[in-house]
Amino acid sequence: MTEPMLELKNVKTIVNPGTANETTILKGINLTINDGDFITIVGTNGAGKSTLFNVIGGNLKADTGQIFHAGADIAKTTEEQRTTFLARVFQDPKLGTAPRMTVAENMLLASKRGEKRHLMPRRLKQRMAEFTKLAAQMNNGLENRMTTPTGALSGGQRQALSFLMATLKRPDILLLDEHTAALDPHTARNLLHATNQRITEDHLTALMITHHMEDALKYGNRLIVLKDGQIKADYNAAEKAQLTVDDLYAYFEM
Ligand SMILES: Nc1ncnc2c1ncn2[C@@H]1O[C@H](COP(=O)(O)OP(=O)(O)OP(=O)(O)O)[C@@H](O)[C@H]1O
Repeated sequence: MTEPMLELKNVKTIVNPGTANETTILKGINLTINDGDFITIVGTNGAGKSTLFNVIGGNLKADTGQIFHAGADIAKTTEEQRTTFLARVFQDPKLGTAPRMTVAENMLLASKRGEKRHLMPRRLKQRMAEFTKLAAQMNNGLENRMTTPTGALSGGQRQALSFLMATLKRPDILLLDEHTAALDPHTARNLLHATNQRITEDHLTALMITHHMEDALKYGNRLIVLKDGQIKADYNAAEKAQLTVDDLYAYFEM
């Protein structure tokens, strides 16, 4: 039997330990993610969604519990070490790209994720056609701005680039942290569509946090409800297909 892509066992995180402000954020998370799972995650503000991503991404250490990637214990590995198999897209379009570098240069950098910088060949010209083709798949004119510094892009183009960079060198695990939340509805829809296409076609393993219940239901093969640092529900594809937006809203009213 193959190992799960990612496994969290009784993960707890405590902030401000030993002080009057000591708070347990994640309260014993058990989660098994299989190869090809596309999981949407919903939950109230402060439920612990971003903290869960921080623990998976390695920017926050779990205080108790275990984390395994393909069967290997990764609890002690750093955020940088995890970039060899994990990529994340944030809500803020300013994060994830280097503003003075062009679109193409950012893509070249992303294609070398996890490799030592000094080994990076300067082969931008050879890869331009490939990068331009990928950019065109985002359906927002990014392919016409390949030599533009990313700081001059629209928020939507910049997020599309962040997504492309995260997926260019196929990650084992892709974390999407409300990556369309800062975009206008049309641009957000466009990026979500492209996101879904890429994840589905490339059979990526992905987790996507969203506050849009319709999107949580529409995309992915699994849906998780996080509340007060705990997983309150974990629906498989068949169960998810029966869920309604009102069913999900009920979790926010309790
Ligand atoms: N470093 C920290 N120190 C103190 N409290 C923290 C820290 N990080 C997170 N928290 C608290 O932990 C709780 C969970 O935060 P988190 O950002 O994970 O929630 P979230 O579900 O992503 O919320 P949102 O939907 O608002 O983004 C919040 O109450 C937050 O204030």
